[in-house]
Amino acid sequence: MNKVGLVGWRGMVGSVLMDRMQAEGDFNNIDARFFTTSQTGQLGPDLAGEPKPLQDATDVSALSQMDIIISCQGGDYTKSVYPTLRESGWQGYWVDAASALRMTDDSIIALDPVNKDVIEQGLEQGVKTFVGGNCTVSLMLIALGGLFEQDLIEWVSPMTYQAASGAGARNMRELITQMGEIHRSVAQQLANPSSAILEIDKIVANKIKADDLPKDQFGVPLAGSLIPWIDVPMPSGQSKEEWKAQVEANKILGSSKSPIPIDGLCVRVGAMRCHSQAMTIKLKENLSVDEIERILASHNEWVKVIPNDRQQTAEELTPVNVTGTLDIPVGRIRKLTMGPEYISAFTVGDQLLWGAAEPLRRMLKIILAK
Ligand SMILES: NC(=O)C1=CN([C@@H]2O[C@H](COP(=O)(O)OP(=O)(O)OC[C@H]3O[C@@H](n4cnc5c(N)ncnc54)[C@H](OP(=O)(O)O)[C@@H]3O)[C@@H](O)[C@H]2O)C=CC1
Ligand SMILES: N[C@@H](CC(=O)OP(=O)(O)O)C(=O)O
Repeated sequence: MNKVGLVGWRGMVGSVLMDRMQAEGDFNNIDARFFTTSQTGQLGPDLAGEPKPLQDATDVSALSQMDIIISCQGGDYTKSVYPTLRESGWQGYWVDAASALRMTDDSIIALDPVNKDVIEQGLEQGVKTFVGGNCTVSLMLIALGGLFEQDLIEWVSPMTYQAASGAGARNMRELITQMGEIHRSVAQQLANPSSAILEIDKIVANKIKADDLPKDQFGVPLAGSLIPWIDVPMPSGQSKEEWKAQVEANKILGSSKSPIPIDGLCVRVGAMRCHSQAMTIKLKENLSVDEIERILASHNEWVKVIPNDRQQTAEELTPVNVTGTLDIPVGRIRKLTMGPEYISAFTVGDQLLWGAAEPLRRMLKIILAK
């Protein structure tokens, strides 16, 4: 059995990956070894067999015993360990959630429902480094996979509504704490049905702006507000999250030489772990909405077309409906007034599942099946 080293398995992304691997019985097919940057020697997870002591995730000689390494530890870890490991002559497969190696020439961004051909070709050619894509990019490509596959898209402008989880576990906690404190500030008035709403609104607005609202993680309030900027600025005026859309999507699709323009604004909202995206799409042809829906629905088993119906949209095309599932609903598909080739679409996906852990889990299976 292949020795598979897991690094970052107890973090948020790593825990979701572990759950999925257990649910799919993946541990039956590998000899799993668990690594840590902070708990060397402590017992690893109990996965039916005897828990083994955790190994040091910075020990290159221990890592180099692995056939495959999956890292959900983060970009700093990848940058410090990966080059040394490769320089030591290690020829194994490196599968990573972090963005650090995504755009290097010798890596492939893995999203097999969309680029199985690119992955298979890479494996044939000896590529050994596979990286999960940015969450919004992977979720958009699974939703619109049918249109991309048939080369029907001239350009896309995705405007995102990104959950707190994308910023990390501490940010999720901060969002909930902010919500709780805001509620507490008006709990008395809310309990009285005749209290004035504008008075409640004033107290809430003051609470959100108050210095004592916890905001160490986001830097500004998120509950009752939003943040139209994610990640660091780029010289283009884009945020780095916005920059990733075009470069990563085209690398996944294998179209980097004549890239499809993909650009929009990325916004953090007070959702927990599902990213949503409102997309304006210019098609290369005037297709009927029925035809577009048919193409989208038939691309993969996770995309679910939601009819452009008020009730179904409100019930099914939401973070609350999608959270914890692998479903990628896409709806609000209609012609825009700009012209017959312009359409809108709205999609939602769990950014810890298809946005992070699931492409890695499936990549491991593809390597094992080789
Ligand atoms: N959050 C996201 O949405 C996405 C994240 N990623 C990538 O994955 C990386 C990891 O992200 P994420 O999972 O959110 O990071 P976490 O902060 O949840 O976990 C990272 C590491 O922190 C250490 N750690 C320290 N204290 C704790 C604790 N109390 N509970 C759990 N782990 C702890 C663990 O390492 P150790 O056991 O060695 O101490 C763990 O592997 C990111 O840096 C990013 O590169 C990719 C796509 C999406
Ligand atoms: N930046 C994403 C999450 C993430 O980790 O992205 P990346 O894997 O590209 O660093 C978000 O905030 O929602």
